[in-house]
Amino acid sequence: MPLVAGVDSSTQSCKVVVRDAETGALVREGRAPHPDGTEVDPRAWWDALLAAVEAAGGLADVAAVSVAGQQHGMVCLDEAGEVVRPALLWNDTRSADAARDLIAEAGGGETGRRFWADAVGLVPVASFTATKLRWLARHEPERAARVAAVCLPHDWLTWRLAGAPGLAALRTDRGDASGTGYWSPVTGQYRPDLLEKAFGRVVEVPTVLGPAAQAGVLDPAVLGDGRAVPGGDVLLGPGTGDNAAAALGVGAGPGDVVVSIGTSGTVFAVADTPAADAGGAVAGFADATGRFLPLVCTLNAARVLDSAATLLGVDLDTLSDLALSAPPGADGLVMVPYLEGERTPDRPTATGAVHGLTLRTATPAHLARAAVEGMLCALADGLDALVAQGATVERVILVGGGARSAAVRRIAPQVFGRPVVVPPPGEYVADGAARQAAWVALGGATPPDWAPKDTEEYAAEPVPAIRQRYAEARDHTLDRVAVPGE
Ligand SMILES: Nc1ncnc2c1ncn2[C@@H]1O[C@H](COP(=O)(O)OP(=O)(O)O)[C@@H](O)[C@H]1O
Ligand SMILES: O=C(CO)[C@@H](O)[C@H](O)COP(=O)(O)O
Repeated sequence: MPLVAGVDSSTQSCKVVVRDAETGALVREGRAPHPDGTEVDPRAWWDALLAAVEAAGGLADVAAVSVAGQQHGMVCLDEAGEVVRPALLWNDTRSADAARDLIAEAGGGETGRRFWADAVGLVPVASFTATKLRWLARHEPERAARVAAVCLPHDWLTWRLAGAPGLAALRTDRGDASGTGYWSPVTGQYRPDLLEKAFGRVVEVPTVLGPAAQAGVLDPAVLGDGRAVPGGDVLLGPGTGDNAAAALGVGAGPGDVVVSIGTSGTVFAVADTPAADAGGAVAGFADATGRFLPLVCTLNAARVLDSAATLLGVDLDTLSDLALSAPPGADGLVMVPYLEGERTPDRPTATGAVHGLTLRTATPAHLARAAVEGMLCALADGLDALVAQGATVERVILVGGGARSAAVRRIAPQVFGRPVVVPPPGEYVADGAARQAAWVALGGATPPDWAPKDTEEYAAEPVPAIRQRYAEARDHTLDRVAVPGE
């Protein structure tokens, strides 16, 4: 019974699962929190990974481990492999002007957007690594001058697990490389010209591995107690971005659209052909199996619910009960959920708003319902964008921390206009990473078949009025004001 481990180093926490490589049965798991903020010292992720590994009973008995991580975060290393500055995360919007500049320099407007979509499958927005590099070059030239290599959160963690053996040993995979803005999912090659356009010069980038290739072996010393690994080397998988890992974790197939409600809200499908949406809503990522992963991402998902609960002074279960006690459409109360600005639509400086307040709608239940509906409406817009790019939707699979909310599960079919299926609460990103590790350990042309999860289906009469009202409200927002210390 070989064991494998999967790591999910996501925005809010690090989770580790240890599973049976052949059956996928869960053997043990652990987790540790990440610091808040959109700028984080990668060493905090390393500490969390070690803590989560320890909570999961260690890695000494596993055959292979793979790391999945939040996408796009800019991890800059100097010649000695030291971190140059805290990483800017996918939800850090300070590079919004840099994104606009990169589009303008490629011809501007539709021409500039089409250039980027055709070149690397995505139109620059603040989330993508290329725009963060441009921001660094412009705003912190001294730090920029020290950068010898740039990689992503999961690349850096995999490299640390290998013992940080020099910059040339950095490895990544197609899924995460496709979120940088300087790697083409169509050709499978880096675009050093675009890296240079963004940063002013070319620096070392990780080698892009195939889906089940080995990224190295675990350095036993990183486990801290110098213990020898009994069955020989622990193999390191290539890892991938967290959304590509979730697709692998839920076993998404043709006709499946996954909606993940974590810190980000994502809507994505596994596809045989790459997407190149010059409109910019759909990012044409690669997946973790050799195919593609067209994906829409919002910056505001589970934390909209967290914030609504804080605002109302209740816990998340009570928020859910409150939301379900209000009528569909919340009698016209609408929350536009741009609490962190927004990426889809591209409104990095926008703030959230509540519209439709009356004496009748000024209740905790209405506000709770409006928060759930507003968050889901933004994702429903994403689902439409995915369909417009050719996705077929036979099944919508709901995952992520937000899917633990009964209100989300029950209101989603009203907003999406179709049933949703929900696998049991679990860590599907870490599971996907573990499945990749099993593929690396066992070999074969495809990932091992693990038993499909029992899913629960939630169906409800669609309520189109919810989205109509949201469409009236979503463009009415104020911009962020500067807050000292923010
Ligand atoms: N029962 C629940 N109802 C609503 N939200 C929940 C519930 N349980 C967890 N969450 C939320 O899920 C989020 C974490 O989800 P997760 O998918 O782990 O995020 P990430 O991968 O971005 O770190 C948190 O914001 C948390 O409050
Ligand atoms: O930026 C994206 C996808 O393009 C995000 O989905 C990040 O990958 C963060 O994921 P979570 O931590 O929210 O799961």
